[in-house]
Amino acid sequence: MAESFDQRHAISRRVLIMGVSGSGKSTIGEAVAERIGCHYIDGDKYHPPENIRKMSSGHSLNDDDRRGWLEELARLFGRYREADETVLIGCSGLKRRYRDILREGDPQLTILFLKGEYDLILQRMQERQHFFSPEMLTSQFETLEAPGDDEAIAIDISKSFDNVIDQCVEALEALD
Ligand SMILES: Nc1ncnc2c1ncn2[C@@H]1O[C@H](COP(=O)(O)OP(=O)(O)OP(=O)(O)O)[C@@H](O)[C@H]1O
Ligand SMILES: O=C(O)[C@H](O)[C@@H](O)[C@H](O)[C@H](O)CO
Repeated sequence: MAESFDQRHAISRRVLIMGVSGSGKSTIGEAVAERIGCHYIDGDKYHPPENIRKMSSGHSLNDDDRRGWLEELARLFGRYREADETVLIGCSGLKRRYRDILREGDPQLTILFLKGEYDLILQRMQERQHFFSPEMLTSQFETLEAPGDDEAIAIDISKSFDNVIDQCVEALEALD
């Protein structure tokens, strides 16, 4: 079996892969975790049913809807930190405040920001089958407080799948 990230590195990492809906968190996150050898957790799986119902009926979530969900993901990061294990979690993490909640699980959270233009992401969303309707992408961009270089590593998602995965893997492997 291939070596895991934790076998190759002195320090384990809690990694958030973030971006608006359709930016590639699930597909890219899963592939990156497989490549570096760590667990991948899809944050969407932790939404309470009422959040999924709300989004499925075409309504965007608000701060109150997201709070409990973010706290749950922060607890997950915390568990991996206590176990000293690397994990990659996909979660939109749109506002700085949301990322602050996630950082309660690990103040040293590593963040990969899947960065792309509205038109490109809209096109990708229109080509997939998903409960989150492309019409809600505007609200995702309105809510997004894009992290700067001091907070996250920006990944250019306009490139091919393989290139985007490579950018993420290289960024993570360059850590200690
Ligand atoms: N680099 C890429 N090139 C082409 N297509 C891509 C690329 N990255 C992602 N996609 C496609 O874009 C779509 C959106 O990706 P994905 O579902 O992983 O996004 P997401 O951020 O997890 O979305 P959500 O938050 O709504 O679950 C998928 O159909 C995926 O296959
Ligand atoms: O914060 C949010 O608005 C939500 O997390 C959305 O981003 C959805 O979870 C996801 O994108 C749908 O799959």
